[in-house]
Amino acid sequence: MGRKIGSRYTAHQILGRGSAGTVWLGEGPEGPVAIKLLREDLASDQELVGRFVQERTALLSLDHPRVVGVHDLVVDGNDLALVMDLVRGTDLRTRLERERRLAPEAAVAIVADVADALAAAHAAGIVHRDVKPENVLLDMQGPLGPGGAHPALLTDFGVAKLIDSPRRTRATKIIGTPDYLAPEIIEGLPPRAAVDIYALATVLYELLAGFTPFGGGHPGAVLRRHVTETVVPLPGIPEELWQLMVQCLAKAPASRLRASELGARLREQLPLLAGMPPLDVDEPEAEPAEESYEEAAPESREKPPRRGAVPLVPGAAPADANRDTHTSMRVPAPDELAGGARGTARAPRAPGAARPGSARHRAATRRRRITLGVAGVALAAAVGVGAWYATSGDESSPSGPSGPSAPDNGNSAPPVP
Ligand SMILES: Nc1ncnc2c1ncn2[C@@H]1O[C@H](COP(=O)(O)OP(=O)(O)OP(=O)(O)O)[C@@H](O)[C@H]1O
Repeated sequence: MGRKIGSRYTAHQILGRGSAGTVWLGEGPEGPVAIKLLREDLASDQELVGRFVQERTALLSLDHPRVVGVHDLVVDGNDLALVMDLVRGTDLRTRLERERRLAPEAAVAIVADVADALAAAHAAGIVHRDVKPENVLLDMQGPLGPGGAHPALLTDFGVAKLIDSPRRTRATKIIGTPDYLAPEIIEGLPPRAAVDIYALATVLYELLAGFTPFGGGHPGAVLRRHVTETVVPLPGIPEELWQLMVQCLAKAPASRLRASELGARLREQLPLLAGMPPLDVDEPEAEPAEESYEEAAPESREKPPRRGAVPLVPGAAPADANRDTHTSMRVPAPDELAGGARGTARAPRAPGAARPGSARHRAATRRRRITLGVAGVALAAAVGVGAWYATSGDESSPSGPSGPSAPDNGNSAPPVP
């Protein structure tokens, strides 16, 4: 037995939870599927319903082996569900949490797969806008690739959008996950394909180092570092690979590689990386700002973060509020970016240097709390760079069924520059 979803699908078992709903292992007329079911209490939330429709719309125009395909959108009573390809495996965040750091060959092979997925999306005129390890699924039933990496697939196009039309020049709201946000988004420019490249290079850095280059501490500090700080080299990383990463983390979007080129260049590196162990990088020291932030959010200290909990959505149950996810913030003014939040790009500690007690656990906790913090800060109308959370403007909001940039079928979309 299972739960019926519309007339054609049955949901059997929970695979995971995201911010807006639950993903089920299900069965359809063509066999096993993954069914992403919007939470019932959110069915009246127009933005989230729009996000579901957006995901289906974006993916209708994409048919690529490295993109999780969408089969159907089911509307049945209170149920709104997205029926997707079933990926039997795990997400990249889970693997990273388990292994702490990946060997360069496996990390590069996974990221090259995602670059291929992005190349297809960009060619269809779609910017993903939320590239992060949570949105990369590893197909454990697929063939083993370089470094023992399983094929990686990009998913969660819920905030993806078609490239802005020319008349819409400046975004008023930031959509994304702070650690992976390209500087130009923070500066208010409309998201172009290069934002996905920046996010993907951040993911590669994270897979190799165990932490993101500009994350840590207050969310305002994270945003400011993206704009002002230079990425700190990882000890022991092959020079060519490092140069590739530096290019893709360039502040100027035009300096970054295109997705297709990034995929090809990464694959060229693979033979050189064969057999190389994970880099000997230790985590940066904990940010003092985090401690003071935690002081301001005692309720988040009481509950350890749970994977699968749900965050920044209106009406989310409090117990779900620890999940790291995309969020929306107001674009900060230039003077806000210039000062305020402290902190520098996180420099890896030298191997052998004193190691703070449970830094890894604290880093994972911090990553989640940063996002939660943005909401918390918004609610409290806190002062300074942390108060950027949006209460107005929706130029960059996910396009709902009637959103101005929602594609009808995506086929007419121009390639993304
Ligand atoms: N097509 C799929 N096949 C198998 N498992 C999936 C599939 N899609 C999602 N999952 C599982 O369900 C979990 C939740 O996915 P979902 O896309 O809803 O949320 P998320 O990306 O983790 O978070 P958010 O939506 O808040 O950004 C994933 O982490 C993954 O483990």
